Amino acid sequence: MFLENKVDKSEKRGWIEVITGSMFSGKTEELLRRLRRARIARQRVEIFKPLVDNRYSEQEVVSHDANSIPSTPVESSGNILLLCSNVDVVGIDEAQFFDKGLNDVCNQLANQGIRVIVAGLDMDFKGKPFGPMPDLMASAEYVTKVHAICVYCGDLAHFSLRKTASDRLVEVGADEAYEAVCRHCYQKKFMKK
Ligand SMILES: Nc1ncnc2c1ncn2[C@@H]1O[C@H](COP(=O)(O)OP(=O)(O)O)[C@@H](O)[C@H]1O
Ligand SMILES: Cc1cn([C@H]2C[C@H](O)[C@@H](COP(=O)(O)O)O2)c(=O)[nH]c1=O
Ligand SMILES: [Zn+2]
Repeated sequence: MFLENKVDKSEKRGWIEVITGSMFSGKTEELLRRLRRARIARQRVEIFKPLVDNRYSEQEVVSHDANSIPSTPVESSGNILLLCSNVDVVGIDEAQFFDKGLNDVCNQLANQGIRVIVAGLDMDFKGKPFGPMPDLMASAEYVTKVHAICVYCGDLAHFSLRKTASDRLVEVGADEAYEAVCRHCYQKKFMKK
């Protein structure tokens, strides 16, 4: 379980945390947990998500278990910088959908003394690194890799298998369009397509 750094009230020090893994692995649940704890500690929290993520809600960050928290949908990573005055903690969900500038934005925020918590998919449905996630994982002080359960064999799942015929990188969806699978089952199912 991830435990926060102690907050030093005399000197504001920032850092970057990344929560990553396949779909259904609990990234959003873990992001919500950390953000709620920050609020309990009376820290000023701002939460962002990309405009394209309208899966469960336009405005909120929502987990597959229907837990939610209000957020600000933004079109590009640059908007986040403009909306972050007077904050202690910034949370960003579905980071894989942002532009490559997100890594620079997160570093600028952390350098200003802000704790930045980013959640996103490490890989797309083809098993390739997704958007700004590899750069963020390199920059982050803390990377937490979470796992779903393979719907075929019950092992730890590491891949997001797309069930539809679409070849587009971005296809917003949930269990009607994706399933969490382990490496073994991904090889069998994806290669068969
Ligand atoms: N194959 C699966 N493995 C694990 N959890 C699953 C699976 N399918 C659905 N879930 C549900 O998804 C929840 C995690 O949701 P969420 O935090 O939104 O995941 P993520 O953001 O990583 O997609 C779990 O607590 C569980 O109830
Ligand atoms: C693998 C993959 C996923 N997506 C989309 C599908 C969902 O809308 C999000 C991931 O959400 P989650 O919170 O991690 O469950 O990403 C996509 O557009 N392209 C892909 O290859
Ligand atoms: Zn499996």
